[in-house]
Amino acid sequence: MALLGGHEKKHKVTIVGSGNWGSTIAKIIAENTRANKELFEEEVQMWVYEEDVSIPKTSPHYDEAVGDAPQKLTHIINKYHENVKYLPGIALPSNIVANPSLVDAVQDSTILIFNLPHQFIRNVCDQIRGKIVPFARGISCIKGVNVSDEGVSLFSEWIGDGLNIYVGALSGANIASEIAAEKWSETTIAYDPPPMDNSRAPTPRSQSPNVTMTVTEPPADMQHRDARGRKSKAKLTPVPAEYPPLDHECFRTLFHRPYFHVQMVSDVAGVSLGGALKNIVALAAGFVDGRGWGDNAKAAVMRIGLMEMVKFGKEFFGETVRTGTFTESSAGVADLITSCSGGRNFRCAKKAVEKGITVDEVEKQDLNGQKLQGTSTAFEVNSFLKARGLEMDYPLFTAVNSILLGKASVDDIPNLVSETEKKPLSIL
Ligand SMILES: NC(=O)C1=CN([C@@H]2O[C@H](COP(=O)(O)OP(=O)(O)OC[C@H]3O[C@@H](n4cnc5c(N)ncnc54)[C@H](O)[C@@H]3O)[C@@H](O)[C@H]2O)C=CC1
Ligand SMILES: O=C(CO)COP(=O)(O)O
Repeated sequence: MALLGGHEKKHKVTIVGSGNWGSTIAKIIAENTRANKELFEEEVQMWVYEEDVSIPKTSPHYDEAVGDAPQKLTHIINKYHENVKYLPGIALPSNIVANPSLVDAVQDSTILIFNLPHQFIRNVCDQIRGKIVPFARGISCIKGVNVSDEGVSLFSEWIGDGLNIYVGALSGANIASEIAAEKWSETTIAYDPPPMDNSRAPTPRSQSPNVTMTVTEPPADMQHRDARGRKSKAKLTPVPAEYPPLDHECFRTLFHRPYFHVQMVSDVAGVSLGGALKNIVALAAGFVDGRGWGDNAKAAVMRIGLMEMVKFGKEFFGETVRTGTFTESSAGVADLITSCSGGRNFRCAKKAVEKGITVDEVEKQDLNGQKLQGTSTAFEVNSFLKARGLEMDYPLFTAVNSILLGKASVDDIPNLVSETEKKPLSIL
């Protein structure tokens, strides 16, 4: 029987990750699958890295009979519809199912949303390779870049190549706690669908509609190209015609809420790099603020940081990266501003300078298991630049890494970035 949208099957969605942002995105998606039952299965799977958690006495879910005894986080989420550890105080829709089994959570899902700290993604992909629907499509909400001996790559593409699926990227000025409280914000989703998916018109019935279908090779001219314009390593399987097309319209419907406005674009590299690199700049903003230098110094590091972000994109991802993604979209300058105002990287760097301790120590003391991405991104980007003799071309990124390693102090920042005054970077 054909469904309302003219398609016989609906998309099933899994969120891979359940931290502060993972749980917030799960909330948004579960609200939208409930509101668009003709396109999506209402139930949303959320993979939870299982841990034992005690419900604090201050929580309305505290049970005298259980007391402080640790309980499984998945049990707590499914019983009380709240992630008391990573998103406390926010009611989650009851159609979210917290699942401790990664393989079970992704099984049969045609849309996979990757939303976890970037240091854990490799292990996750290793576990699900070959166990997902071959024609699944993904969105990465991860803010970080993948640096290996071969060079630097986007997590969206690295996940896609590893799992043999197409993966786009979501990034924006998106402090999770504000969005979870339904305060208005914008985001950018970059999705550059393979030509085989890029159609709204229903195509004739496929012979192989379900997950056990034979993996078919796309025609050579349908081979997807990556963000650098090279042929993608992933051999994509077309989405069967029984399903609604997985295009901009479908992803906008899945993510857009009255309090979370979505702009769809095609610049996956620009969106991903904006989200990753602004975390290095946010650490710099925290350092100068913690030093008591005020708003002028913060504006200076934001300006220089933005220039280095665009330069990095152009230098290593080529002209396919749009300068406008950095200067006009939520994933660019807006994310830079919000992250340098109230993000975790900013706050931890600021406190580290104020208390005279390391950023890692503040992260452990203050974040209750949440993870900073800026410290590891600063290190990874630096090792990539150093291997190419390019550290001095990115003086702010390099200064942040040197401060994190204790090789420079915040007082050194003005001198370290002064080269940019003699030879200004231009993004035009
Ligand atoms: N929190 C925020 O405001 C925003 C975060 N992001 C990005 O979203 C991504 C995910 O961040 P959050 O959800 O905030 O995570 P988080 O900072 O809350 O991290 C904790 C998560 O990591 C999981 N975890 C701990 N050890 C693990 C392991 N060994 N294997 C797998 N998972 C493990 C925990 O269960 C928990 O779900 C990051 O790249 C972050 O930069 C993007 C926009 C906003
Ligand atoms: O990405 C974010 C806001 O858009 C959150 O940044 P932090 O990880 O520094 O909190």
